[in-house]
Amino acid sequence: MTNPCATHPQRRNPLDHLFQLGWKKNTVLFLEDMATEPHCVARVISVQRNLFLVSNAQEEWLCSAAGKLLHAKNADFPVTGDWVLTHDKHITAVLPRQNMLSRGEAGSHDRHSGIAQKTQPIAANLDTVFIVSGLDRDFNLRRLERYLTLVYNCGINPVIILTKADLQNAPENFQMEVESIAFGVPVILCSAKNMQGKEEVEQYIQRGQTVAMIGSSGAGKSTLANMLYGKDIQITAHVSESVGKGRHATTHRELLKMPQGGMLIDNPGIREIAFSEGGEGIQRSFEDIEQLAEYCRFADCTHQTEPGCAVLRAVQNGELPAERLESYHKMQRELDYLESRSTKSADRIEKERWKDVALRIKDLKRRRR
Ligand SMILES: Nc1nc2c(ncn2[C@@H]2O[C@H](COP(=O)(O)OP(=O)(O)OP(=O)(O)O)[C@@H](O)[C@H]2O)c(=O)[nH]1
Ligand SMILES: [Zn+2]
Repeated sequence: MTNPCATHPQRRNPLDHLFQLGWKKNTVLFLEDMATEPHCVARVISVQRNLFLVSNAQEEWLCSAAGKLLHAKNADFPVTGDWVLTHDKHITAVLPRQNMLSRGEAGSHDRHSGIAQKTQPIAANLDTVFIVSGLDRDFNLRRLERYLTLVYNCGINPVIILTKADLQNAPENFQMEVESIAFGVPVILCSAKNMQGKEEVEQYIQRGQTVAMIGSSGAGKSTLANMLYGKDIQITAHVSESVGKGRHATTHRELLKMPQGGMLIDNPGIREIAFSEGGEGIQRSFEDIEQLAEYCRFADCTHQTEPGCAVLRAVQNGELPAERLESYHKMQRELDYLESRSTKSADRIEKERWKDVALRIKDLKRRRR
């Protein structure tokens, strides 16, 4: 295969086909007049060390990252779900991200605080994150709280999927229990045994939507993906194309095009849930505590030892489980720490990214003249 962009040079709206891959109208801007350029826009389907499988909805091809990106800081390295500019089988720029699901890297924890020191990006540009939890030994409200906060912190909408509903006589009780800690978050009961929940879940994977799944190993993510897909998903992409010095590569597909029209990202199980950045997540996942806090005597009450604390009173009355408050305090400590550590806001990173993309396009146009 030669230049994949050269195949469709005369399209009326050259980015039309990208909508199938989840391209959003509001991210088009000045990129629309560029698809006839040798740089073209593609989405990252999977990442394997420094090899990227990308797609423009018509073709898939392998790219390596331009040197500049390879040496860039962690945050600039292309991840699954990223929109990128490619040129001669090189990714030259990562387009600004709508959002990024990331977490603290396993094994990078500070010995004293227990807080992750490094961020591990999981996926970019998501509309929804499915938090998958099995109704077996995997079920754990405190863990779900952490997942919710993690997803909210990244500015993405969570949906909780309780799999293996067939293992319980009254799965609705679990659903209600989860609803009581996840205010306004859809909680869907699913079973691969009898296709329960399939239609409810399908509304989130319609055309243009991108969804990632997170949950512990064995939670039932792959089984759920297969149920939605209708058959076992073939995740190995045999891209028989020479890369670099005549190397042929086989890679995994992480971003899956679903028959419902949307894209689903399956990631290796997240066994450890550490936060990677400060954000508003905790206020949203602990709305009950936030509401109670309005009645605390002091506006800056930390709900630990203060007199007149409405939150502590609720624990004493049995209205609020003590473990939930404990979980809140623990997350608050982690997030406070991260906030104090972050030096550069996400906004600034995205602004710089736009500048970089604009420069790259300008440079390209100049060279063509
Ligand atoms: N009874 C029942 N078992 C299920 C259901 N869904 C998944 N399982 C079983 O749970 C086990 C784990 O399911 P997987 O889909 O492999 O879990 P996973 O989340 O993809 O696990 P990782 O790949 O390790 O992240 C398998 O033995 C499945 O057969 C279900 O709806 N009902
Ligand atoms: Zn208080």
